[in-house]
Amino acid sequence: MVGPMGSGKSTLGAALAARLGLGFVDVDACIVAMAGMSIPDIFATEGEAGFRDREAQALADALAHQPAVVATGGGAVLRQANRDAMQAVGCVVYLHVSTQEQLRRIEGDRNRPLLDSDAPAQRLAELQSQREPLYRQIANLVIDTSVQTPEQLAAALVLRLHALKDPHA
Ligand SMILES: Nc1ncnc2c1ncn2[C@@H]1O[C@H](COP(=O)(O)OP(=O)(O)OP(=O)(O)O)[C@@H](O)[C@H]1O
Ligand SMILES: O=C(O)C1=C[C@@H](O)[C@@H](O)[C@H](O)C1
Ligand SMILES: [Mg+2]
Repeated sequence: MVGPMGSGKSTLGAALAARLGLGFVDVDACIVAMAGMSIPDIFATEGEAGFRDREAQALADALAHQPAVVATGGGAVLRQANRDAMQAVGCVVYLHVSTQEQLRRIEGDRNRPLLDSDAPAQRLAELQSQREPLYRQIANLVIDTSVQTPEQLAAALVLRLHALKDPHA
């Protein structure tokens, strides 16, 4: 699962894994567990570059244990090596969300250091304009998460994944 902060990668990823009977790995959670620090603390002590190194390692580890549903962090697509690894291993799902709904979901969440800004809506729009082409470039499926619940979305995704695998069924 790829997409911006608040698109629902962690939430929908877990719901999808349950429906598919697969394991679920949240790369952000793996980074926190391996570092023994919160994401804001990693950013504060090691900078974004240090976080991205940890993210690349945690993503590679997660992708080595397939099949599973993997929720990535919003910036995992920034590195070419990460994009190549995701495309090589499986089906990449881009979770699209409107900026308005994204902001409603994550405004005030102190666990997302890139949102620590006086103008969070503008910050989210900037990140999205930089990253959306990358999300779309590697996606096998795109789903808009702005309106439906995670369970509705997971059910729709199961059908779309089956159709992708067996288009004539
Ligand atoms: N379809 C949805 N409808 C309503 N709320 C949702 C939906 N999906 C997720 N949320 C809520 O939005 C918030 C952010 O969701 P989540 O943590 O899954 O996003 P994320 O894409 O994993 O973000 P990040 O990139 O920061 O890890 C959570 O509070 C979650 O409950
Ligand atoms: O959009 C981003 O770059 C990020 C999203 C989160 O999932 C975390 O990976 C971290 O806060 C960075
Ligand atoms: Mg997440």
